Amino acid sequence: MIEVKGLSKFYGQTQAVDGVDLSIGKGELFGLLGPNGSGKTTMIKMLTGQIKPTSGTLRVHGINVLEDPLRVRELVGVIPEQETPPSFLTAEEYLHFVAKIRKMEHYEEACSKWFDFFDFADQKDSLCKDLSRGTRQKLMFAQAFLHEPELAIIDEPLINLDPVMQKKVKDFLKGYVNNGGTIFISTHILEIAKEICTSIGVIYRGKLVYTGRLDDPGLQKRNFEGFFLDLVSRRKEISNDIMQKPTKEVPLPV
Ligand SMILES: Nc1ncnc2c1ncn2[C@@H]1O[C@H](COP(=O)(O)OP(=O)(O)OP(=O)(O)O)[C@@H](O)[C@H]1O
Repeated sequence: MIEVKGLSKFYGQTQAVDGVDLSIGKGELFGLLGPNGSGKTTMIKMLTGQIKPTSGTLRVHGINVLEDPLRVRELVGVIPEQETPPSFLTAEEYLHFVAKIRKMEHYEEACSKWFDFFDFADQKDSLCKDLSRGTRQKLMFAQAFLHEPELAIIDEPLINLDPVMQKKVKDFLKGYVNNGGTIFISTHILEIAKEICTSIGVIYRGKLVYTGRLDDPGLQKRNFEGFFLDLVSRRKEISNDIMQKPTKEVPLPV
């Protein structure tokens, strides 16, 4: 579903993503983990054709994103970071608008289902600008899954949601992949990844420093938070080390 090779991105002098290779198959719930500023959002922006990589190739749904970013956006459900629905539409108008762009037929029922799922049907006639942050996030979630995409890419899926809604969304995401969907999320909340993901990647200073399955016995045996912190903090030492001895091989933490 996602094939990335040698992907790099510079913003001016800042290298946000550095030579990432990544392959994610159908039916995976993949979590991209990393500390603040490690390159997660930049990865998502490149995967969804919002920005162009400096170098490397990427195919999403079998489509070369650089050649046909619009086709990728047609097929894939996306929740970009901190994106909010347009302030001048009501919640329902917004979902109807998205459904029309997605060329859906008989979309009223599909939209109503989402208002019921997130328990905010009473606010469907409110202008988006008057919705709470959490409710706007619910709406963003609904627009991403309205056309039941085979692949959804979500930056921080549970941001702004209360614990009840978080549980609903986590169950929904798990069910979605069990039914054959594929989901890519980014998060810096380890608990979320541990609870719902089937596989993870850890990005640190733009480099993908770990990928593996959550059910990997080696990972299962370890304290997940400790593993992540080791990976990231040991990398800090390693990168200092590299600066002193540039030829040294970089071992992955075990
Ligand atoms: N538009 C931009 N112009 C310049 N630098 C940028 C831009 N966007 C991101 N960066 C830089 O690229 C690096 C990676 O940022 P990115 O937003 O991808 O990280 P992130 O892992 O999503 O962080 P967070 O968890 O804090 O959202 C950071 O050093 C950031 O400052």
